[in-house]
Amino acid sequence: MTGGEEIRAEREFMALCRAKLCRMRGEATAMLVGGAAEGDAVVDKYFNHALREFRKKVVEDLSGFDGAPLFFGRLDYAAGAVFDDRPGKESLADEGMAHTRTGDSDFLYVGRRGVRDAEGVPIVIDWRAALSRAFYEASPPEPMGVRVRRRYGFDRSGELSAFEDEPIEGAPATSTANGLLVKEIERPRQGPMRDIVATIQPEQMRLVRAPVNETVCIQGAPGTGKTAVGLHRLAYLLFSERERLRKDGGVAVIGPNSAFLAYIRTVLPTLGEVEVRQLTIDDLTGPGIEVTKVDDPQAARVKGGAAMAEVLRRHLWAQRREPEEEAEIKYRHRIWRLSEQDQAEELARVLERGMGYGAGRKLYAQRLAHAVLRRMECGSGTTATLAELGKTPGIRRAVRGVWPAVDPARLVFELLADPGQLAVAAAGVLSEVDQRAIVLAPRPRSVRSMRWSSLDLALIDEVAGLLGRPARMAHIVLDEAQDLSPMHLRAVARRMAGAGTVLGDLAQATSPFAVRDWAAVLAWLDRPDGTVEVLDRGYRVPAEVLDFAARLLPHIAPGLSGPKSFRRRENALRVIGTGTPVRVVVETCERALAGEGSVCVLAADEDVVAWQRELAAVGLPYTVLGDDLLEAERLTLAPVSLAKGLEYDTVVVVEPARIVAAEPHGLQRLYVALTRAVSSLHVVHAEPLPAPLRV
Ligand SMILES: Nc1ncnc2c1ncn2[C@@H]1O[C@H](COP(=O)(O)OP(=O)(O)OP(=O)(O)O)[C@@H](O)[C@H]1O
Repeated sequence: MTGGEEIRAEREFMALCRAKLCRMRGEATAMLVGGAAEGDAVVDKYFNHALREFRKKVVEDLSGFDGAPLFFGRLDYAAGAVFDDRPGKESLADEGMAHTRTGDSDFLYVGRRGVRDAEGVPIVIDWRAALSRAFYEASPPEPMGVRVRRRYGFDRSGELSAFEDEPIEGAPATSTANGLLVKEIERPRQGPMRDIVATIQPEQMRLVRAPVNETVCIQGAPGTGKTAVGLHRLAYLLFSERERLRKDGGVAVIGPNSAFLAYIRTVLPTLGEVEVRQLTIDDLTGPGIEVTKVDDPQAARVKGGAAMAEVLRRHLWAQRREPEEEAEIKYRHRIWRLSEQDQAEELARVLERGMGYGAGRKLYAQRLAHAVLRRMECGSGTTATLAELGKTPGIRRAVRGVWPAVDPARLVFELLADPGQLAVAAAGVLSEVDQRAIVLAPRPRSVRSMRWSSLDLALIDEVAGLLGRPARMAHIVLDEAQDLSPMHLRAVARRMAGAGTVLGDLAQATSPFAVRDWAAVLAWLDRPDGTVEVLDRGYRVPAEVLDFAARLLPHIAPGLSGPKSFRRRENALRVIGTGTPVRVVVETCERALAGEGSVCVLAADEDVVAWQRELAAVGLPYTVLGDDLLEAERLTLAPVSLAKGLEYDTVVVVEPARIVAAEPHGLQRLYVALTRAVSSLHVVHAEPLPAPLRV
């Protein structure tokens, strides 16, 4: 067959697969609507409900692929190596079989979803199935029975338009068939992140398929695919362990901010996974509380440090007092009394059990009620119950006086607003200087007028965790973890029921409270056995740009070796010193916008307003990247502090020296900015470049 004929044949097969998927969905929908195999409406109510839910899920799983290519690769095996049966003349399955079996070969098609023929015979294999492993892992030294690996290319409308064959069995060890991979990486970006299921590389796939019980921490240079690997690992785990994960609390991705979440939001749904929670760390620790403040570096270092856990614990327990008055409990016109001594005895019983504050308080209330009940029974007998007694104003007052209920936000507010209370709770734990760094000045009038920082939310969550355990999740993917404080990590640990996937790059750590050591991060997460893996092949950033950014590495992360870029690209880097930066930036943007793909101007946060004016003055349509919004225009103006995890085809970084000067970890921030470009990076400056870049 010629190349053209092959493409025609493959397109026909794609159309056939689409028809089969439609049929599968049609059958599942009919069973759902018709209630096939459901039992009696009353007797089998619960069974029927479970069956309907299951079928709804099947229909959902088979939906959403109408426009998407149903397969992206094919493996060529010797005939009989995969399938035992061959097409027969009258078999209904022949159409599918004819494509997947020839006299010489068995072809295994790999796609986002498994597709079956009318007789249930698989014609496309889900990328997560065991059979698909060879698609990602077969290589000339280890061919796994594969003769040729084929990857497909698609045009803008999603139509199959090209393929690339990579000989495996008997081929020389160094394969160069990566044209489609490079094309896929360089395909102009617009909107959210895409899945990489068709081109996951072996070093990435190994991590995607890590066992469900293994916590994996991935240290990776910019653009090595950490985020992509984390998301695909979740999809893989849901495929292989869906019921277990659902039963154990479901799964979640935690990212640094909502711009980042908006960027990754569609990856899992395109892989068919719609049940994954996607949260920022602040959504996790302070749902419903808005973060409106950034702590200064000194306060952040103290608030983020694990010593705060002890300070909060002491402050919480300081709320508990000794009984100081007799308790008077009125029940049905009679009054019962518990002396201070009686209450102190009950209190001692509870305290000796070493329970948490919340659970201890509940037990204390129960014990007081029980003490009253015992007296009632010794007297005239009673029909009162413990629950009724627990609700009487007398018991409530007695509990309140000794073991008050606590509102976590108010408790944190009171601690930070009152130097006296802080001094007591922090004695021997925080130095006076550290205490001064976190005391609120000026003191807000009330908890309502308090402005909260991200770290305040972590403190509130710590207190809430002392009152009762939050709901746990079976697997958490924690992205940009290099920036989290011990207090943030403790909040995540409280919610981890199983293993996790921790992603980050120590060279991109910009927060003053970052832990900067993966073993310590894993320890704070209570997963000290987690393995640290390194990804060092960068897919996003062209070699010239990555080498330029890597000049900063000895200054920001001396222990890390420089990343290697997967691809070279002509003229990917321009460094322009100029007296007229505005003109250069505008011209660069205009030139980039004349081509394809996304463009982003990255500036120091405090310069963004000035750049807004400049861009508006020349009439260039642009969108400012905020917390909640992804670029609506092709040109984005972004403060560097929000750039983490994002990428654009063309990036213009303006005034690197101002980015560096803006914060203590300015060089790390600059490293993030310089590594966002897929095609070209333009560095525009009027001020001298930071010294490490000048070499
Ligand atoms: N195997 C692959 N095939 C195609 N594209 C890939 C592959 N691996 C990574 N990429 C692409 O490279 C880019 C960077 O990936 P990703 O954002 O996951 O990297 P990262 O390591 O999280 O980067 P950062 O540290 O900057 O956040 C993305 O566009 C991703 O789609």
